[in-house]
Amino acid sequence: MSEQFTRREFLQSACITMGALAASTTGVEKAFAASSPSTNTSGIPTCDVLIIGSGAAGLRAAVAARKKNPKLSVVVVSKVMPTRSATSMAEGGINGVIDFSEGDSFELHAKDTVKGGDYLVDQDSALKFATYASEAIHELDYIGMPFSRNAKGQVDRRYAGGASKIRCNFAKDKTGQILTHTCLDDALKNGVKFLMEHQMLELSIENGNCEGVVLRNIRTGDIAPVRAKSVVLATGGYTRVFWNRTSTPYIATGDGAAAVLRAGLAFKDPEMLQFHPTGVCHGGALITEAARGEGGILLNNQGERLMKRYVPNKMELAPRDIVSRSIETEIREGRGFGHDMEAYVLLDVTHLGEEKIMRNLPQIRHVGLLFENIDLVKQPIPIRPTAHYSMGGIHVTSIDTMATTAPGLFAAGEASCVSIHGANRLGGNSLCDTNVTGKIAGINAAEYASKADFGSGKRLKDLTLKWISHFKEITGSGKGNVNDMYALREEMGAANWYNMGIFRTESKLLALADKHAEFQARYEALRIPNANPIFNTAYTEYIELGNLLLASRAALMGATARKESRGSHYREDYLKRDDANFLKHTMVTMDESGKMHLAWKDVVVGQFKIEERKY
Ligand SMILES: Cc1cc2nc3c(=O)[nH]c(=O)nc-3n(C[C@H](O)[C@H](O)[C@H](O)COP(=O)(O)OP(=O)(O)OC[C@H]3O[C@@H](n4cnc5c(N)ncnc54)[C@H](O)[C@@H]3O)c2cc1C
Repeated sequence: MSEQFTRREFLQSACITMGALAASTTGVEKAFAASSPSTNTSGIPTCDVLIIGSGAAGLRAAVAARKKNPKLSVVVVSKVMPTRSATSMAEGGINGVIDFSEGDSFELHAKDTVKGGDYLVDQDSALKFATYASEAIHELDYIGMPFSRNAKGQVDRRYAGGASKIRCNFAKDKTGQILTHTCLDDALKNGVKFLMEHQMLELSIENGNCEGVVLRNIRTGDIAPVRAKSVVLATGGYTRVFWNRTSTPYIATGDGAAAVLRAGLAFKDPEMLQFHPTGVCHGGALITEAARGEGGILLNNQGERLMKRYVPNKMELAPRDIVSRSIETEIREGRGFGHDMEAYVLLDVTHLGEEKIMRNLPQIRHVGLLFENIDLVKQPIPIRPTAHYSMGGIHVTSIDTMATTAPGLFAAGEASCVSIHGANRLGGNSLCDTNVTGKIAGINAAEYASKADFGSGKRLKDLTLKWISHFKEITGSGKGNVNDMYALREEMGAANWYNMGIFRTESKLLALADKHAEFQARYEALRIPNANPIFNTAYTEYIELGNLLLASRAALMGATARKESRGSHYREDYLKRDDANFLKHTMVTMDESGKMHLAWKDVVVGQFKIEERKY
């Protein structure tokens, strides 16, 4: 690349507009173009493989699709730039066995994953995942990811919670940011095109097949369909259901899960939401598990290492669900500091020394200064659990394809659920999930697109017109107050946190159901006073809030039906895990009237014996 040609210019050259997508002109499309001036094209824009999401899952899917068939047009759509996804925020590292000299193996990685997930893991998925995870690390290394290196020049590794061996590969504590840049470079190099600042509003499933999506250009407000032979949903998680106490980015609004619900497909294990032990006290931004992996300790108000009371064998490196409950129990029993939402315990890394912190954990020092005004080189930092990860997601039928039940539709990364993480994800297992499942989804989407034809576009047309009218209806009256929307979002987050958070009971869940009904009614009555389509961020957030309310309802349905405690789903009224009745996935669907239904699907059990989870 010429020195005059900057990276920004390179990225800009890969960014296209919907009008630049090849437009075919069948009768239906001509009629549609005439009826919808906002498509700006003579027909419906098309591409072969359309990927929604520019986190690691979307980027790896795009590259894999291009490599599988370089003749295919592959387009990545995203609400935000790739550097603003959850992937970019990942800190601690990416799991994958690359050193077998100390007895580690793919089987051990899979076993830890199954146990960590409290046996709600499909064991066939976990075994393949562990094998491909190792390959993913080598691939990232090969395409130039600047991992931290040990004295021998090998990719450096640290312990992550719930791991029996050291296999969390890292790049300082900025693994996600560095991975994002590496994967973005690779996507640009492989001819992937980008539609940035476009919001997927809806999926179109016609006669059971996926035929494309309705997109909204956030900058211009244009709402238009894009037909694709195959679509990959890599839209991330839905942890923003706990709006004001989460470590995740603002884009984590469950748009993919909500789209599949509206399309009549299944949302699997929605109640399985992870709480990470160490969010900063104010707001919940993350202090990575790597802080404990490097030797950080958790202290209560007696100055005791609190984990001694709960998991003396693993201490701070027990799985996240257990550490989070331990911290909350300390706070409940009066051994924490502060009160209410400001209650906390301490994470102490001071004994690691400045040199080690600056070498391996520089970002969390920055986070500590930014959010708590505390230099954790010099003093312990107040922390409390924060909502962090969605184990539940779009149901895919097999890790071999990452296909959903609708032909032409695939899912990957945190948006998907192929049951690798079960009821509790292990630290470091998500970044490799995005690489593994993204690649598989991309290959299979490309294979499908190489043989399939475009759908008719009829339903896509109807849906697009519906959304154009929707924008007018919600914004056209000049009435409403955006503050009502923001207040509703805050209330939803708090209600979900208190009633469906770390400790759940029947009575709290039933009370939450009433709240959800009230929230839904208030949502439907909301209006946005600004009718200007250009950068109407209030409308963007309005759509996201609708998706969060759907995801909240689905999660509540699963949490109420699952009368047991398993992993991050902890029912104080059913303290024990109940394999006889609940070694099953919850499968939530929604009918056209908006009513949700629940079914069960057996967990795939393999070589790992189902037993009590002990550490
Ligand atoms: C602070 C933090 C630290 C973490 N640390 C680690 C770690 O150390 N190790 C680890 O393994 N995991 C870690 N994780 C988890 C991990 O980063 C994520 O689970 C993973 O990166 C998710 O990747 P993804 O590609 O599936 O989704 P994301 O990276 O969340 O990307 C989702 C994409 O979908 C797009 N999108 C969503 N909805 C729409 C829509 N309607 N229209 C268009 N585009 C849409 C978004 O714009 C975004 O580009 C961490 C997470 C956080 C938040």
